[in-house]
Amino acid sequence: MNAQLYDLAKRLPTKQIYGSDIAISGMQMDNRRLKKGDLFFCIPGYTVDGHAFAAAAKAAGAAALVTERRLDIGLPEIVTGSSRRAMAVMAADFYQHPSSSLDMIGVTGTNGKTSVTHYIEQLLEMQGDTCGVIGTMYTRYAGKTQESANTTPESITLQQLLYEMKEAGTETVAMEVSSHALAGGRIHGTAFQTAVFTNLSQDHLDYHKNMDDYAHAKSLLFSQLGSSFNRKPLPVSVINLDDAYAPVMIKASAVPILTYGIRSEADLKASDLKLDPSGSQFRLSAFGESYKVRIGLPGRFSVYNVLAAAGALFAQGAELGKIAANLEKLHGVKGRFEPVESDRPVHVIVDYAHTPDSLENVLDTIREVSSGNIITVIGCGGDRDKSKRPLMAAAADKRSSKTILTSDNPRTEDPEVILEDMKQGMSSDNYEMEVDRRLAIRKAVLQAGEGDVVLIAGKGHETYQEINGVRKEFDDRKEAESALKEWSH
Ligand SMILES: CC(=O)N[C@H]1[C@@H](OP(=O)(O)OP(=O)(O)OC[C@H]2O[C@@H](n3ccc(=O)[nH]c3=O)[C@H](O)[C@@H]2O)O[C@H](CO)[C@@H](O)[C@@H]1O[C@H](C)C(=O)N[C@@H](C)C(=O)N[C@H](CCC(=O)O)C(=O)O
Ligand SMILES: Nc1ncnc2c1ncn2[C@@H]1O[C@H](COP(=O)(O)OP(=O)(O)OP(=O)(O)O)[C@@H](O)[C@H]1O
Ligand SMILES: N[C@H](CCC[C@H](N)C(=O)O)C(=O)O
Ligand SMILES: [Mg+2]
Repeated sequence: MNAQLYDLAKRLPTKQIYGSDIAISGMQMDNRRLKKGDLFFCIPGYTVDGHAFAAAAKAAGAAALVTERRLDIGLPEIVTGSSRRAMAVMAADFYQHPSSSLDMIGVTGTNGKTSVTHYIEQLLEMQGDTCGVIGTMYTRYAGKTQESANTTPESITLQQLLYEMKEAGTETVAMEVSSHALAGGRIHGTAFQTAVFTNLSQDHLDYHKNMDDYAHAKSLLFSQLGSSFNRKPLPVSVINLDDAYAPVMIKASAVPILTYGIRSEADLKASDLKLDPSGSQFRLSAFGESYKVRIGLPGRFSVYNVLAAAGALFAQGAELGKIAANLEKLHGVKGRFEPVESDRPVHVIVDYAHTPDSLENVLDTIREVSSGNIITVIGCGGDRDKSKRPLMAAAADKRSSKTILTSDNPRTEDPEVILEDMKQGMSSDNYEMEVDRRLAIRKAVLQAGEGDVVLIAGKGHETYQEINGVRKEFDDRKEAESALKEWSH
C-alpha cells in the first residue's frame, strides 16, 4: 500500500504542512510497532502524550509526522487540530474507503453487542452470505480469526481490517461499536449502512462524566449515519424502543428508523412470549406479517438480542419469513450464558455479565427457569468504573441464595480494595469474600446442592486473569470443571 502525504492531507479541514511531499507506506500511532516509511501520528493519550515518541519514531524510520503542535524534528510534518481525528480520516483514505464497498452493520449499547453481532453473522451465513465480525472476542472473517486488543479497534487497525475483509470477498461486516470508540473518533471515516442500538445502563462512568454523556457518545453512531456519500440505499437505524434511552438515539438519527421491542408498539415486535429453561417461544411480527418462532437461547434478554439481529437483516432487505425460520437455528455465543458440561446434578453457568443491568438480567433468567438455589461468584474489574461495584454486588445479593465476592481482572488495583468497594452494596449476610477466583469458584461449586445453579459471572470467554498488570492463563470453565469433578453429596 502506498500514498503521498500531501494527498492524504487534503481531506483535513485544518492543517499546516511543513516539509516536502513524501511517499507513505503505512501508518502507526505507536513508535514501538513502527515500520520504515510509516506516517507516525502523535496522539495525546490518557496516560502519556504520543508527541514524546516522535524522535523515537524518526529513529525507527518514520517518513513523516502528524502532530497537534509543531515539533520541527527534521521530518515532513502536518500540524492539525486533532491528530486522533486526522488519523481516522487519513487511515480511511489510505485504505481506499473499504467501508463503502462493504455492508457495514454497527452495533452499539451497553449490553448485547457481542451476542447480536454473532447472531447477525450466523443469520447471514444461513442465507449464504459472507459476514465478518469485529468485536470484544476477535475479528473473524473468511475462516480467519485474529485476537482483539479492544472491542472496537483504533482507526488504523480498523481500516486495515476492513480493507483485508473487502479483499477476501466479505460482503457484510457486523461490528461492535463501543462508546470509547465513538467518543475517541475511532470510527470516523467508516460508512455504516445499518446502526443498531441494544440498550443503555450504567457502565464506564470512569470514562464518561455521567449517563447523559455516555448516552451522547452512543448517539454519535446514529447522528453520523449517512453523513458520507455512497451509492447504496439510505442507511437505517435499528432501535430498541423498550429502552429508556431510545428517544436519545431516535433524536440523533437523521435516517429512516426501524424500531423493535417486546413491550412497545414497535415496527418489529415479539409478542406472546413463553420462556422456558432451554429457550423461548414468541410471535415475530412486522408490518402486518407474523410468524411463530422458537429460539434455543434462554432469557428475555436473548429475545431482545435476537430482535436486534433480525432487525438488522430486515433493514437490509431480508424477508421476515426467512429470518423467522433461521432464528430457530441460532446457537449461543462463547461465555454468554454458557453451561459447563458435567455429569454432576449441579448446573454451572459461565457468563460475561459485568454491569449491574446484565447481572440482573442473567440472574432473573436463571430464576425464571430454575427453582434451585442460586450461588453467584462475582468480581469487578480494576481500573474501570468504581461506582458500578456496589451496584453489581447488590444485584447479585438480591437475587442469589449465596454470593461469593471475588476478583475479576484487578489490573493495577489492589484486589482487596475492589472487594471492599463491592461489599458496600451487600445488604444480606449471605455472602463470603474470597479474593482468589480459583478458590471462589471451587467453594461455590462444592457448596451447591443437587439442582442448584452456580453462576460464574464477569469473565465469560476470557482465558486470562490480569493481576498486578500481569496476565496469567485463567478460564472459568476449566476451574468449574475441575471443581465439579470433586463434587459429591
Ligand atoms: C481509554 C482508552 O480508550 N484508551 C486507549 C488509548 O489509550 P491512551 O489514550 O491512554 O494511550 P496512551 O497509552 O496514553 O498513549 C498515547 C499515545 O502514545 C503512544 N505510545 C505510547 C507509549 C509508547 O511507548 N509509545 C507510543 O507511541 C500510544 O500508541 C498512543 O498513540 O489508546 C490505546 C492505543 O490504541 C488503547 O490501547 C487504549 O485502550 C485501552 C487498552 C483500554 O483499556 N481501553 C478500554 C477502556 C476501551 O477502549 N474499551 C472499549 C469498550 C469496552 C466495552 O465494550 O465495554 C473498547 O472499545 O475496547
Ligand atoms: N440485551 C441484553 N440486555 C441485558 N443484558 C444482556 C443482554 N445481552 C447480553 N446481556 C448480558 O451481558 C453480558 C455481555 O453480553 P455481550 O458480550 O453480548 O455484551 P457486550 O455489549 O458485547 O459487552 P462488552 O461491552 O463487554 O463488549 C452477557 O453475558 C449477558 O449477561
Ligand atoms: N470491555 C469491558 C470488559 C470488562 C470485562 C471484565 N472482565 C473486566 O475485566 O472488567 C471493559 O473493558 O470494561
Ligand atoms: Mg462485546
